[in-house]
Amino acid sequence: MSVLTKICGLTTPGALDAALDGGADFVGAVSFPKSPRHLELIAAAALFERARGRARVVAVTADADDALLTEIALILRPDLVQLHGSETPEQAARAGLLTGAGIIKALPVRTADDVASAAAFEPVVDWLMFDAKPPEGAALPGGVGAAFDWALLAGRAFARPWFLAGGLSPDNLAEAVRITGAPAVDVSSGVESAPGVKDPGRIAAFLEAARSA
Ligand SMILES: O=C(O)c1ccccc1NCC(=O)[C@H](O)[C@H](O)COP(=O)(O)O
Repeated sequence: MSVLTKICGLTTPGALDAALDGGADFVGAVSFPKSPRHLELIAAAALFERARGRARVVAVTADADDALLTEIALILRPDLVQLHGSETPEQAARAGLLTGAGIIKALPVRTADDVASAAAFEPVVDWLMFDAKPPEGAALPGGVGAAFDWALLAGRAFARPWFLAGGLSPDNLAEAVRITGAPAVDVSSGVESAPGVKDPGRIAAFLEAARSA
């Protein structure tokens, strides 16, 4: 069995090519100015043009207002928009209408109740993403390299396809998929050599691990 893969926070042609050549199914551009992975939309549009038709392009943002969502749709033209903030189901539905893109809703997980919050989003989004709740005071809502208790997802079924995210790496991917049964996985920090600096070798290793997971 193999899982679908998303490599997030790509900022350079070399890293994006490593993801595309390694067979990533989704590639993510972060639009969140506090992030070391942030790209201006015009730069992201130029960079991600090479991904069209090879992988699905995901615009990753958090608590974006209508104006930013509209700019993302017009300039980057992503296949999917990933909402990684505290968006409500109503806001997620609105984001889908505004952008015309598919919606991934990221849910911060620490407890079983956090997993249960997926139910409210299932009718209005295309994908769910279960990611670790960032540590108290963290500057970013995602991309912090923290994992949660994967057993919370064991044996669970959802009405939408879903990603497992949070602290994944080439070394722990197989175990994470074995425990959770995730159909898709997402990674950022675990394929970096420093915050925001993707390592093409680790991207290749992650994608190889996903093929045999
Ligand atoms: O990665 C960021 O900098 C980021 C900033 C703002 C919102 C979301 C962000 N990343 C979301 C992702 O999809 C990450 O890949 C996900 O949180 C997993 O990150 P990691 O634990 O570092 O693998």
